[in-house]
Amino acid sequence: KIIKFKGQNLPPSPPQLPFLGNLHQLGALPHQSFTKLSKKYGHVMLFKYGRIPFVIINSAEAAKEVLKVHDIDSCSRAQLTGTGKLSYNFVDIAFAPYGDYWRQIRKICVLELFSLKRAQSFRFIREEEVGLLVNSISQSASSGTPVDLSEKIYALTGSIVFRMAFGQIFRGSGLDNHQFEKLVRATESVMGGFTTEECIPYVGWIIDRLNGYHAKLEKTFRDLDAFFQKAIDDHLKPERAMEDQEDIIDVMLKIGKDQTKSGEAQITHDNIKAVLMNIFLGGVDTSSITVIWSMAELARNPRLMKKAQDEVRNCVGKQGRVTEDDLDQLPYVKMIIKETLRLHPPAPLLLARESISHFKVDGYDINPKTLIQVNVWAIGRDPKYWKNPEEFYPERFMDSSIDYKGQNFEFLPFGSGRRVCPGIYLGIRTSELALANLLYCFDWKLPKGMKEEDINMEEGVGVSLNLSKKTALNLVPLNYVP
Ligand code: HEM
Repeated sequence: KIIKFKGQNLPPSPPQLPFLGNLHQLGALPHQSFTKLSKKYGHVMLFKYGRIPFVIINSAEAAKEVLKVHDIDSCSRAQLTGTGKLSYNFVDIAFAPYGDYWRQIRKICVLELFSLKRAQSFRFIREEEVGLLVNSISQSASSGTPVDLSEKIYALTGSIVFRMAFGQIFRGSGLDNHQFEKLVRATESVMGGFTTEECIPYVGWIIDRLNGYHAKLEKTFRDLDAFFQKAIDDHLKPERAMEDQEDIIDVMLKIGKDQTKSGEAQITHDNIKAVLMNIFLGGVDTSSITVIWSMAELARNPRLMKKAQDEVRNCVGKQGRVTEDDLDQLPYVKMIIKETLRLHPPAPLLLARESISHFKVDGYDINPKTLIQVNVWAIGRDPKYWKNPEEFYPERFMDSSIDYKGQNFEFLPFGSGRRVCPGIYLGIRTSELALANLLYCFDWKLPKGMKEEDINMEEGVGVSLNLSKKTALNLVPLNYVP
């Protein structure tokens, strides 16, 4: 039973089953189930995942109350088995509960790792890796065969984050980014959600043992830890100092060393590993999903594709590649990325927050230790805020001040408030640069016999719980000669 204190007005709940609570109503795509249920139960709903109380927010007004008015009351995270293990007992940013530790690490990372200056220092990595992607697609373009864009784009964002984090050290050492990609996938699958025991005590413990969850979690942790440790050890070798380009491990080791000198709280190796884990889980899939959905939407809509290509080609001329200097002259490309994030937010329910103290939303009581999810997918498609919401129409952002930085509550792909994504600039830059180059360098045709309306736009929630396109996007590239 949901605990209700005397006189409280709790949000409405759909009927619950014993032990399971509302688990049976979530379906494979919970954000869609919540959207349907909110038509009946309202914009603020209370659910139970087994024994865990969950509030789902489905309107911009209620989202503002949670993320802005009551940001401080609601900005913690639940301490779960999977996230605890892989975050070295919550010494990361994304899963650390609210408190002094989180404030400190978030501040350090925002100033040192996610600053504009740092993000710009990685510009050459983004440009080089996008160049390699274009070269590899060019080969298919000369043979007229379809390319699996989903796979190529995931490999691109994976390589970019890999090089930002580790530098070049693994090149040729046998430990490469493709091997690491597999490890990231395995991590995502055990990180995902709750263990059965967290939802259903006692019985759940047996289920977790039988299905091997704990063994898989331990193995993934060991593999990931060994990889990170090797990367750190390599960075500590004296010859490393010769390399001029600082990567994320260099920066964090340096902060740790400076702090030891000044006697402040230290950044330990566990901190570094936990933050690296966040950067991989937060940065790879999200950016690649954005580019894949953008390309799928444009392939379905040749008018928009042509308009975008004209913009990029007119701006870039015969230069051969789009560089980051060009991006500010590409307003339509920017609008396409925004429109993609409105219809296909990679994290449709953000990352669950946990309430710290009691507060009210829309007149309903929210008790401490309640998990809160904001359904930004539903809000981005709500006709109350968006005209023809189901239509992919980038022009809606023309002459509009609405952006994704967390101040417009009808559009929150990166969240808002204290926990807002610190990687916005990195994610957007990577997505815009990749998309602009795909539009500039190639014309895109559908595989033989396929029509625009045949492109499968179904959503799938992959192992990472991010909202991806269910099936791979295959398109035929033709080389464009400027
Ligand atoms: C299109 C790309 C991206 C999207 C859509 C995205 C989305 C999000 C969302 C929705 C959250 C949760 C916000 C909340 O709890 O309210 C988040 C948190 C986070 N993201 Fe991103 N993200 C992207 C790219 C990145 C990149 C490139 C990085 C790092 C390199 C990154 C690192 C993080 C971290 C560390 C957090 C946790 C922040 C905290 O809890 O304090 N993200 N992101």
